[in-house]
Amino acid sequence: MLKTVLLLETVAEDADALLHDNVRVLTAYGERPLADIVQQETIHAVITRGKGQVNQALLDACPALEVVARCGVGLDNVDVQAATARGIRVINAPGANAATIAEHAMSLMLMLVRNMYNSVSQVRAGNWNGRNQYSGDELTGKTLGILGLGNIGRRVARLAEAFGMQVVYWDLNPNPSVSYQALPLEELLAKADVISLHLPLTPETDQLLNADRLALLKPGAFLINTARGGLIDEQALLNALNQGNLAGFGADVLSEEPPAADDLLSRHPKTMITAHVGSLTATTYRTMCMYTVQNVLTFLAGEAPAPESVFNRVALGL
Ligand SMILES: O=C(O)[C@H](O)COP(=O)(O)O
Repeated sequence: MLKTVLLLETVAEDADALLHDNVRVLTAYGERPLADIVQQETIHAVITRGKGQVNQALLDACPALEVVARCGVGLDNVDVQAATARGIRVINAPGANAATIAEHAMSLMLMLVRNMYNSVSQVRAGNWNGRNQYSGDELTGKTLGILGLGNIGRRVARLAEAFGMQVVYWDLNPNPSVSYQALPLEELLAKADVISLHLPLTPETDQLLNADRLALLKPGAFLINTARGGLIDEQALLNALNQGNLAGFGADVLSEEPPAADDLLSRHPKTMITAHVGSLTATTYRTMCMYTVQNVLTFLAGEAPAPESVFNRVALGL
């Protein structure tokens, strides 16, 4: 029997073609409402990206579900506990976007710390002479505090070292095999010149950077968030930018995406915010989608999916 896969969001073209070649594909982003689909169809697999919610209601509506796949890394939109309790396999793509997110974090860091955006805007406006005003600073010699030393955090650490930064980190589970110094969170916040977030959004990390913790930042510090908006109390962040120690905020994520029309953070002169594009580079997007789809097909065929800790582009022929 041909298995049925429900796509909650689009995937890269060749991953989509691979699915169509092997299974029956239904989409929740077409004409047919999701409620109708789950009521009338037998769904064996659900594939989502960052928006489609795989919650208890969806799981309950799909009694034949065998596997949920997150085409990406963050699992905050998937009720992993409920799925696992039902014996449904949850697959994501750990490490798949580590290189590109790390590059994005470094880009935001460089743009902010060097005041690049303002300088470019001035030149575009025909004003070369304001150059002293937009000189910025350099990363070399600065201390980078990484929150979360997983696949992405470690990659950022390596790039930052190459830029001559001193790397310290905080993680719920410090990694004894790395050479970077692990610090208590409060100590790191007070010490780092630049802080970069690389944590998943979980009940433990929700609003981790609250008003009290933001108040600990070193005067003139910069904060980078390419992980999840919910890690930061954004109102407290605004206050820190307006009155506090924070010199700048660079992010690819916000707690509400897209932000409300009257959102102040994304328009603030000290922020530089991109629209959750970190994983959307042509290479990573395709790789992540192919990896996920191949894993789903392997699982539906009754075989073990690729080990979750291994992300291997060579094995995928990419
Ligand atoms: O968790 C992830 O993999 C990234 O945030 C990318 O999310 P996206 O699939 O919504 O682009």
